[in-house]
Formats: sequence, C-alpha cells, structure tokens
Amino acid sequence: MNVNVVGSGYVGTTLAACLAEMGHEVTAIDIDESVVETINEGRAPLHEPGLDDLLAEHVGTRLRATTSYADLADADLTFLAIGTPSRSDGSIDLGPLSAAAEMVGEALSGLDGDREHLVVVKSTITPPGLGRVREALATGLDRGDADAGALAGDVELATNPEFLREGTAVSDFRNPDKIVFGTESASALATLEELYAPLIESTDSPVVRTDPETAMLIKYANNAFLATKISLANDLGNVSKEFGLDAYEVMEAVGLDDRIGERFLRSGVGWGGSCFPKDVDALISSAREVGYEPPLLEATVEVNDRQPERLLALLDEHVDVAGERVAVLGLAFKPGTDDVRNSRAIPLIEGLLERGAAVVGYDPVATETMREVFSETEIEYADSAADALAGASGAVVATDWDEFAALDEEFDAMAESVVVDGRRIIERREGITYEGLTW
Ligand SMILES: NC(=O)C1=CN([C@@H]2O[C@H](COP(=O)(O)OP(=O)(O)OC[C@H]3O[C@@H](n4cnc5c(N)ncnc54)[C@H](O)[C@@H]3O)[C@@H](O)[C@H]2O)C=CC1
Ligand SMILES: O=C(O)[C@H]1O[C@H](OP(=O)(O)OP(=O)(O)OC[C@H]2O[C@@H](n3ccc(=O)[nH]c3=O)[C@H](O)[C@@H]2O)[C@H](O)[C@@H](O)[C@@H]1O
Repeated sequence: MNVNVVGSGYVGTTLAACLAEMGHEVTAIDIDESVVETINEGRAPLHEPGLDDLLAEHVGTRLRATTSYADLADADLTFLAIGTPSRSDGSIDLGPLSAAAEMVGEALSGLDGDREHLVVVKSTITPPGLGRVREALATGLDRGDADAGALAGDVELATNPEFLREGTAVSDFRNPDKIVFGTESASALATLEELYAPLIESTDSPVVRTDPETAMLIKYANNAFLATKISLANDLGNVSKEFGLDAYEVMEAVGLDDRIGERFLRSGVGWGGSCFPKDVDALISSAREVGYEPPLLEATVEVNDRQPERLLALLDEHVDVAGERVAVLGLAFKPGTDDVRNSRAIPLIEGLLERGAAVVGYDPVATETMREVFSETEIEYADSAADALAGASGAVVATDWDEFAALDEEFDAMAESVVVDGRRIIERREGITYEGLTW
C-alpha cells in the first residue's frame, strides 16, 4: 500500500521504517528540514536501536522523507504521529496535532471524487481531544461541518494507538502485545487490516477492533496501569526500606503471581519519559473536566514526584553536598535512549543545585539532549562515569545503564565514596558507602 506518516519522531520514524520493511511504499513528512535530511541520508534523527539499519536499507527504495504535503493525496492512508505534549494544567496541547490535521485536510481537499483516504491518528490523544482533531481535519478540507462531527464520505478518521517503548521501539513494533484498530466503518477497518496483514500473520498478535475513542482510552488506561504499577512498587519499596528490608526480594516473589506479573515492578527513583507523566496527567485532567476526580491516579503521580526527594534525603544523611562536587550517573529517562523528557535526573539535579552542590552529569548518549535543559554554566558534563566520579563527594544514580554495573575502582577516585542508587544497578562493595533507595 501507499502510506504517508506525518511526524518523524520516535513513533513516526519507527512506524515509517517498519511499514517499509513490511513492503509498503512510505512517505515520511516532517516540518523539520534537518529531520527530513537525516532520514533521506538513511539515518535516524534520534537514538533508537535498529532504526539506522532499517532506514539505511529502505530509504531510496520504499521510503522517502519530505517537508511537503503536496503529494499526500496520492497515498491510500495517512498516519498522524505528532507530539501531544502537556500544558501546565496537565491537559494536552492539541495545537501541533490539530495544525498537522488541518494541513492534511488541505492536502486532501483536492482528492478525486471516487477515491477514499483514511487518516489514522497514531498520536496519543484523549477521547474528547479526538473531536478537536476531527474538526481541524474538516477545517482543512474546507467542509466546515465540524458540528455534525463527521467528515465527508471519501475521507475518514480512525485511530491506531501505539504501545512501543523508547529504546526498544523497533523490536516492540515488530512484536506487539496487541494491535488496536479504532474505526467507524468496515472499509476503514479493512484498510488497516490490509496494511498490518504482514505483521499480524508473522506475529499472531491479538487484534482489538473497536471505535476510535475507545481505542484511545485503551491506550491511556494501558499507560495509567503501568505507571500505577510502578508507583505501587515504589510505595511498597519505601515501606520495605523503612522496615530495613529489600523491596526487590519482596517484589520478585510478588511478581510470581500470574495475576500480577513480574514486569514493571522495579522500584526506585520513579517513572519519567515523554509519555507516562503526560498521559497520566492528561487522563486526570480530562476526567476532571467531566466531573470525576480519580484519587488513585492522583496518588500515582504523587508517589512518583516524591521519589527523587527521598533519594536526595538519603544522600543528605551521609554528606552535606553544599559546595561539594556530586556526580549524577545517567541523564536519559531510561537506558537505551537519548530522550531526557521528564527524566528523573532533572529533579535530582534541581535538588542538588538547590543544596548548593556542583553537579557533574554523565550519560552514554543523552548529554547533548540534557544540555538543552541544563546549560554548561549550570552543570558540568563529563565524558565518562570515571570522570564524573573523580573528586566527587557523592554520586546518585538516575538511569540503569548497563555500563554502570561494571563500575568498580572508579569509585576509589571519589573524595567521599557515597553512592545513592535510584535504579539498583551498582553492586554493594567494600570501600563505598552505598544506599539503595528501596533496598
Ligand atoms: N515516544 C514514544 O515512545 C511514544 C509516543 N507515543 C505518542 O506518539 C505521539 C508522537 O510522539 P513522539 O514520536 O515521541 O513525538 P516527537 O516529539 O518525537 O516527534 C514529533 C515530530 O512531529 C514533527 N511535527 C510537528 N508538527 C508537525 C507538522 N505540522 N507536520 C509534520 N511534522 C510535524 C516534529 O518536527 C517531530 O519530528 C505522541 O502523541 C506520543 O504520546 C505513543 C507511544 C510511544
Ligand atoms: O506511550 C508511550 O510513549 C509508551 O510509554 C511507555 O514506554 P517508555 O516511556 O518508552 O518507557 P518504559 O520502559 O515504559 O519506562 C518508563 C519509565 O518507567 C521507569 N520504570 C519502568 C519499569 C519499572 O519496573 N520501573 C521503572 O521505574 C523507567 O525507568 C522509565 O523512566 C510504555 O511502556 C509504552 O508501552 C508506551 O507506548
């Protein structure tokens, strides 16, 4: 099939590359010229394992990138994979997605009368927000019938939420736990089924067929459940630590219960990233708009917000960091990515700066992205964990990069070897004062 993917971030680029791998002709559209140039050179515009190889293989044959919407109507369908960031009140900023939907509408306004085109929202958007995207698309099509809530027969809106994780985006896309189609007509469903047929046949993944709004609520409920699972592990982890017990031993045993499952029970400094924080906030915000205060989701956020301060309080017990050099190991919100959006390293660094510490951060891939959050005048960036630790009076671990597990004599070069681990990646050893956040 002939497919457009509008938005070439983590989701859009992965989707475009994997659809090309499945044999489709794909056009990736992004407003950022540098992103388009990078893709056309056969490279990923972001750090995502396996994506460079896929692009190198398919760019120039089945995949191309462009900033132009001009030929959009030639394809069978168009995905919208635009960011849906949070506003300060927790609701979603629909501006970028609506703007893109309007541009797609304009590009489709000249569609031949006998042709159909499916617009598929891949972005995560609340059910009420979807109405706004429909309106924007209708505005673009210049049909102005948004009140009727429907688009003319030849252009239809569907949803197909994405469940991939950053750092494992390509393998997650190739092996999905489920595929969710939110459609309003049999022909829209048939289009998505045809598009995904190679993946469904090769993986046997379950397919959920529902309406567009329910599909999106499934996405929110999924992320809310996972974030709550981690926050519960953190709450129980804090209790374990106060009892002088090891939360990991406890949760490993708890996870053996099939009804609970062992994944996403790793306690520590909490969840970050571009999605859990914004999606849980958006769900709370849109529930409030319809008159429901969701107490458990609010507690999920509160537990998460407190973990970095709990970690710093442990550091305070061992060293007064005012005027001292403190190493922050890991800047990315999790290993395998250069994404620092809502990374737990950010509140840790802010807390250390408030205490008057001289912060030196190290990350194997996320230094450049973190420089956009903290300038070189605010914190120092080291080229290696060893350089970050040298002369430091304390170290905090924010990300569980594998390479941190191998650190050993590097701790000997610290002025005071106090290590507070927020991710259980450093081994306890002789010669260092080690504190685990929940163990
Ligand atoms: N990052 C992730 O792991 C996941 C993200 N999602 C959802 O997918 C959506 C996209 O997320 P990311 O890929 O992380 O976003 P991103 O921020 O990495 O990428 C968005 C891209 O859209 C481009 N863009 C903005 N306006 C545009 C326009 N009018 N026309 C063309 N391109 C435009 C930007 O230049 C950027 O390259 C969000 O709703 C997110 O919640 C869902 C599952 C996983
Ligand atoms: O909607 C999204 O964008 C995506 O959000 C998450 O994926 P992602 O944010 O890439 O990363 P995760 O692996 O889920 O980790 C999120 C955060 O939770 C933390 N985490 C994870 C697992 C755990 O046991 N403990 C824990 O603290 C990680 O360190 C990280 O900060 C979901 O896992 C994906 O299914 C979803 O598609």
